[in-house]
Amino acid sequence: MLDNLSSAKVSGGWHKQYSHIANSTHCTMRFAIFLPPGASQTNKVPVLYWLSGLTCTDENFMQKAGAFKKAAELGIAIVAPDTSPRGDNVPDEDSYDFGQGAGFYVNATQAPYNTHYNMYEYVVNELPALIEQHFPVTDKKAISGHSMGGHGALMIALRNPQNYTSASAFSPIVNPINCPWGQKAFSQYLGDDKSTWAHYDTCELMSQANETDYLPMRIDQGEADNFLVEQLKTEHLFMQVNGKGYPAEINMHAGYDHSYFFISSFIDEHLLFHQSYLQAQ
Ligand SMILES: CC(=O)Oc1ccc2c(C)cc(=O)oc2c1
Repeated sequence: MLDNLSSAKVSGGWHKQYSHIANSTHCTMRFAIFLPPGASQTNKVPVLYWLSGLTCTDENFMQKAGAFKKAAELGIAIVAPDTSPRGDNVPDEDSYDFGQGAGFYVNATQAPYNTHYNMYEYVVNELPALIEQHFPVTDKKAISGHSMGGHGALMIALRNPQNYTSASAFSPIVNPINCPWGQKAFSQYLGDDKSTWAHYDTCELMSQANETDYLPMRIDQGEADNFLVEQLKTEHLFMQVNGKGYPAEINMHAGYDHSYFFISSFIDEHLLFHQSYLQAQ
């Protein structure tokens, strides 16, 4: 059962927000969807899933990325979930990088987080099934995201290459097991056994990927991003991509920071990148 929270016409299509009770996170979840003009039961469209970063909700990308005009032109729906479970019964911490707004797209194994913090299951399985049941979309999916959401998008694509045509990210956390944000989140969501952390780490997953599972990827990173050296560690991804010959294009951009100014500058290129794979076959 979906509750429609808002509807607005934009770029000839529709932006809508919904809430629903989710089985995976045991709480009410919100998501936003953009449906391009002409999407209907007789003209189903593919979907780009967008995963947002720390402190964000279903709203940041939709309001700030400037993606609607190009998505409308290309006939791509966009679905943006929230970044964590939320609510009075959901364990939280008074910090921007852990708890509500910082689910890290894992299935938590540690109490008290393991009841609600199952964003991996929500994004990989529950949400796409719901979207395909209720909206005029095909089962063709691409995935993208920013920062913590860039980690989520690349990690989920590497673990489920059969589900997606392509993956991309802006300013992703590519090696969370080796950076302070990831270590803080994974130690509390997943516990002390670091072998379980590797299942959620893009660099680790890429190092183990079989060539038959390779997926086209595009990563864009600002060189003036204050988080680049300590948290994002793009150079670790460069090493994996070059070592394996993984089909990932990494573009560095002089002067750009970690903000949505950067995302809005290159979102059209990401949509065109995904379109070329979503339309194939
Ligand atoms: C709207 C916006 O700017 O979102 C935003 C700001 C900062 C961050 C940081 C520092 C990390 C992250 O994962 O996401 C993120 C998103």
